[in-house]
Amino acid sequence: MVAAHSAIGFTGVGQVFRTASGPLEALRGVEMAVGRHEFVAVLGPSGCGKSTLLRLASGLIHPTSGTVEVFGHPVTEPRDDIGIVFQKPTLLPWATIEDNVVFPVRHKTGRVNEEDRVNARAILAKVGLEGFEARLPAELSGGMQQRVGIARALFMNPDILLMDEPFSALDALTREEMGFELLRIWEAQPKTVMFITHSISEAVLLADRVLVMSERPGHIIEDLAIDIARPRGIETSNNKAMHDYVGYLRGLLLKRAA
Ligand SMILES: Nc1ncnc2c1ncn2[C@@H]1O[C@H](COP(=O)(O)OP(=O)(O)OP(=O)(O)O)[C@@H](O)[C@H]1O
Repeated sequence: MVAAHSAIGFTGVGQVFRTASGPLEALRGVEMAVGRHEFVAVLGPSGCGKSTLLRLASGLIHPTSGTVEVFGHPVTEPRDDIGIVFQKPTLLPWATIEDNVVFPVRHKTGRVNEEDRVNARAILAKVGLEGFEARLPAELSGGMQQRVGIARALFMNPDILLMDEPFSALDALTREEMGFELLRIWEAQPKTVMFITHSISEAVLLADRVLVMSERPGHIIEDLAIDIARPRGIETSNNKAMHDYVGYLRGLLLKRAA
């Protein structure tokens, strides 16, 4: 049963894909809820269904069984109040960086005003892309393109932000900086975040709660509250509690893989 105040709720969710070699059961019996303005990270072995979970929450696909709800209503299609950052940014190659960021508003209303452009430039500056507004995606590195994808998702100030390994293309230092920037944005403009990552330390550093998935067919095997004070920053990485949480989760994931 999904709590009434949940932003995202999964009840008995199963997902079976049809493939050339027969049905593939990606998820089985997923039960989880993400509270409003909560930051939840999802960890799990490769291929366990993390991206599938996110695509279900976004309304891009529909579950084979069970229900997926957003703000208490079944998700039937992609919603304006959900922003998505994919593993690889899907940028329009012919449009400038700024035009890529304002694309959602153009798509929705058919026009872009000066205020939208000012907002887009402010968000681009936040993700470290000041001065690149007039460039084309091909002129930027992979990591920079990924930051454009993040800026585009933030631009609409969505209530829910779904992020699928958003920092995996970034170098280690930029990745850490982007994590802290995301926390600053999340604290300034509260939103519900579902964040998929392969990095245990990134999950613990950022999230209120870490969900761990089993191998395929994926379901939630651990739901761990991260009781570390906010705001979190560089000093949090040296925190004893942080090490304990990371150690526990590493042990859990390694034991499952053994
Ligand atoms: N559209 C699809 N059609 C067929 N099979 C799919 C489809 N989408 C996902 N799968 C399969 O479902 C399983 C779960 O995929 P998913 O991408 O959700 O895993 P993941 O945990 O995000 O993986 P990774 O950590 O490697 O990114 C995989 O076996 C994948 O091959």
